[in-house]
Amino acid sequence: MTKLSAMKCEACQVGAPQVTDDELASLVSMIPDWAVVVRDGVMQLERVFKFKNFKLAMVFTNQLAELAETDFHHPGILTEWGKVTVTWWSHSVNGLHKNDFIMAAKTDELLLN
Ligand SMILES: C[C@H](O)[C@H](O)[C@H]1CNC2=NC(N)=NC(=O)C2=N1
Repeated sequence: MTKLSAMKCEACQVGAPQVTDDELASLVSMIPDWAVVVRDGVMQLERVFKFKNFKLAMVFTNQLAELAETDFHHPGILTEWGKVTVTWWSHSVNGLHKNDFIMAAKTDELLLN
């Protein structure tokens, strides 16, 4: 099976289906460092990345911005001194789409740079 980070996001149409419960269980197991959270009724993926200082947090933030623009799928980002909270969900489906799991896996790979 192709690993998530090697997959390409599909163009996400308004009204496209959210992941099913079975898909959710399977996909979540592939990104063990991420939590599933529900905010304002919207299911999202969230992970906090820790850094030594604000400058390194910003470097990661900018790498993530590049990734989002390349794949044209964008996260929520909270950048603070020493940490960056990244949240993925699909606005078009108002919840989780496979694209969000692909992008979470690609986010993790930014740490390998
Ligand atoms: C117009 C719409 O915002 C665009 O098609 C893209 C941009 N980036 C996106 N990012 C995310 N997370 N969800 C979307 O539905 C989405 N849509």
